[in-house]
This record gives sequence, C-alpha cells and structure tokens, in this order.
Amino acid sequence: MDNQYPELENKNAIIRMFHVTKRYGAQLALNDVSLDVDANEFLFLTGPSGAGKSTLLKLLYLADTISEGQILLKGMNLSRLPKKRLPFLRRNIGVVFQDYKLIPTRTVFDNIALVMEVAGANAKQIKRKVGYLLRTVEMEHKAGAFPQSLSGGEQQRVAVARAICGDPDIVLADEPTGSLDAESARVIMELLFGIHARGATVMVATHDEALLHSTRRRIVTLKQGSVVDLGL
Ligand SMILES: Nc1ncnc2c1ncn2[C@@H]1O[C@H](COP(=O)(O)OP(=O)(O)OP(=O)(O)O)[C@@H](O)[C@H]1O
Repeated sequence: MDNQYPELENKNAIIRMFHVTKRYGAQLALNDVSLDVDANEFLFLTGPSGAGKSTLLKLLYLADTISEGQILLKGMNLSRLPKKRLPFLRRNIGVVFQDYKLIPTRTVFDNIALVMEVAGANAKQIKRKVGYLLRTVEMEHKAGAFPQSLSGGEQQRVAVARAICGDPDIVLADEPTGSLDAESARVIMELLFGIHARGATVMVATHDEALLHSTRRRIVTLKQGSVVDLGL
C-alpha cells in the first residue's frame, strides 16, 4: 500500500479517494472529493448535469489523471501505478461508458467476448457465457450485427453485457439505463444487481430518480464538482 494518508485506514474499502481535484484547464470538474467505497458495496452517484459524475468514474478507470489528491484502488495508488500493472487493473474493472464505446468493426457477440478472449478463455467457455448474457439482455437475435446497426438502447444493453462478461471485481456504469425504456432498464439493473450479488463492487452514475428511489442503496450526491451528500 502506497498511501499518503496512513492515519485514515479503512480495511473494507476497495476504492479510496482522498481530496481529489480534477481540472480541465480553468474548469474545475471535481473539487476536493473524498470518498470510500467498500468492497461489495452497491452505490449510486447522482447530481445535476456537469456535477462531475463521469469525471469521477473516468478517474477510477484510469481514462484520465487527477490534478491533486490521491486515489487508492485495491490498495494501489493510481498516480504511481507502473504502466505494466495497468492492463491487469483494467481487466478487473468492467466499465459501461455513457457513449457505449462498442468496437464498430466487431459484431455484438465479438464485442462482448473480447474481455474473455484477452483473459485466455476457450471458445466453449466464451460461447456459453456470451450466449447467456445475450439471452439475458434479449439481444440473441442481434449476435452477428455490428454496433452501427443497433439503436441506442440496444447498444447500451450490449455495453452492459460486455462490462460484466469477464466477472470483474469492480463495475463502473455511467448512465447505464439512460437510453432505455422501463422494462429494458429493469433487465439491466437486474444484471448489475446480479454481479453485485456474486461479490462485485458496483458504482452507477445516474440522473434517474425512479431508479434511485427504487432500491435502498447508498446514494452519493455531487454538485459542481463537490460531494454534497456521502449517503452514509
Ligand atoms: N474533457 C473535458 N474538457 C473540459 N471540460 C470537461 C471535460 N470533461 C468534463 N468537463 C467539465 O467538467 C464538468 C463535469 O463534467 P462531467 O461530465 O463529469 O459531469 P456529469 O455529472 O457526468 O454530467 P452529465 O450528467 O451531464 O453527464 C463539466 O463542467 C464539464 O463541462
């Protein structure tokens, strides 16, 4: 553990953010955010548009670097992570991007299968797992389709299936139900609750009031880059 803040031990936390600030030029996207997320917690992140939800998730999946402060993920200081550890860490994090980020040259099946392929799973294991996920998100009939032929909601379902396919320890989902009707949103949330029940830590950024109030999960609220409610 490489922690500048040894006085603040929390053995249950899998994610620890200490006084994290993120600036984009003069724009303050996150302002002095401190947050612990326990292993196997299911947490919602909410707040108005521009509050910093996507930025916070981006810092956790290492799509961006922090300006000040420290993030420990599974005890590893993200600012000091050797480059060679990066693929290992990323394999343990499933991400549902706000804009899906499916690979346009791969089919739906192959987009979902990629994580398992990289992890060295065999064809039979991949077929079984991807088949199960496609059935669950009701996209079996589109297994051979390419992303550009899918609706936003369909791409979102594929993105969620892809994020959980490799059984990651941590799942970070940015508005995973944003483009979905109520029934599709329910299916997606069931998948996320399912991977949580199997031991994963799940963070979901959402504006969706109905979703937030449908379960008794911790809700962390951001406003203008600051945490205004830790939901504890
Ligand atoms: N790459 C960037 N360059 C400049 N400013 C950025 C960048 N990314 C985010 N910001 C700014 O940082 C602030 C936080 O943005 P962020 O996308 O994290 O908000 P959000 O809470 O996820 O919003 P939304 O709910 O609309 O997705 C906003 O003011 C945004 O304009």
